[in-house]
Amino acid sequence: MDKNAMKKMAAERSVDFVEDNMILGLGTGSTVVYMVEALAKRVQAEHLNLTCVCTSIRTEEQAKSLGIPVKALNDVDHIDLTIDGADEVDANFQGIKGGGAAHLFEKLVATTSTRNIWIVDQEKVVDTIGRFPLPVEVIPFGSQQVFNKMAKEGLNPEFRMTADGQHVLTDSKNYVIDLHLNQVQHPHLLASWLSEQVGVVEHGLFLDIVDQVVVGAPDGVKILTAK
Ligand SMILES: O=C[C@H](O)[C@H](O)[C@H](O)COP(=O)(O)O
Repeated sequence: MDKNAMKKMAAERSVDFVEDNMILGLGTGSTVVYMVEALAKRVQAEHLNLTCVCTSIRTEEQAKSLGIPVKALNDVDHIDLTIDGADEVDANFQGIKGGGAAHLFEKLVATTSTRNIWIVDQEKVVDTIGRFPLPVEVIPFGSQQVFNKMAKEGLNPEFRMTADGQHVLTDSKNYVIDLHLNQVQHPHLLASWLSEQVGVVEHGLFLDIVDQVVVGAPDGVKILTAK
């Protein structure tokens, strides 16, 4: 089955968890695009009264264009539920995000949210995270020094570049360094090391954050719940 079809299945199922009057976090990425479309249909059909907080300019533009009410993270006092995509998730519900360079805003919204649901296709459910390059957002100033430290640590860093050779910029105008690790055996240790590095704004290890994962698979949608 096509990967996008599996993403769409998971995305469409996930909006069943949305209830009237919720303050809802909306993630970022190709799976979230399907979710926002499905959410807009529910909002319209059921006249749901929702307040949505977006994790990127892209998602905000899509939500607004479909008539979904949007507020800034600073303007809400809590978030009931956030639905987001992910790049990888393991059996312990530890994950990697940031393939779309949105992990800083995503982590802020996720850690404000009472509940977090991820929507993925089955290929993203892995035994050990790390095959997907781990994104790290860094400020441009001195980023080469941060890169060098990562290289010395054996983390195989690579600046994320556009096709025409420019640095990919996050919504905060920072750079992204992708770490080619193959596998992350000790995610909490790596997360601590990365957080300690001056110049690192946020890394894409999302540890102990997600509550449920909605997985699109050829034989249907599976809902995994954290122990
Ligand atoms: O920065 C982007 C996000 O973390 C996405 O949620 C993640 O990369 C998954 O994206 P997609 O749904 O496009 O595979």
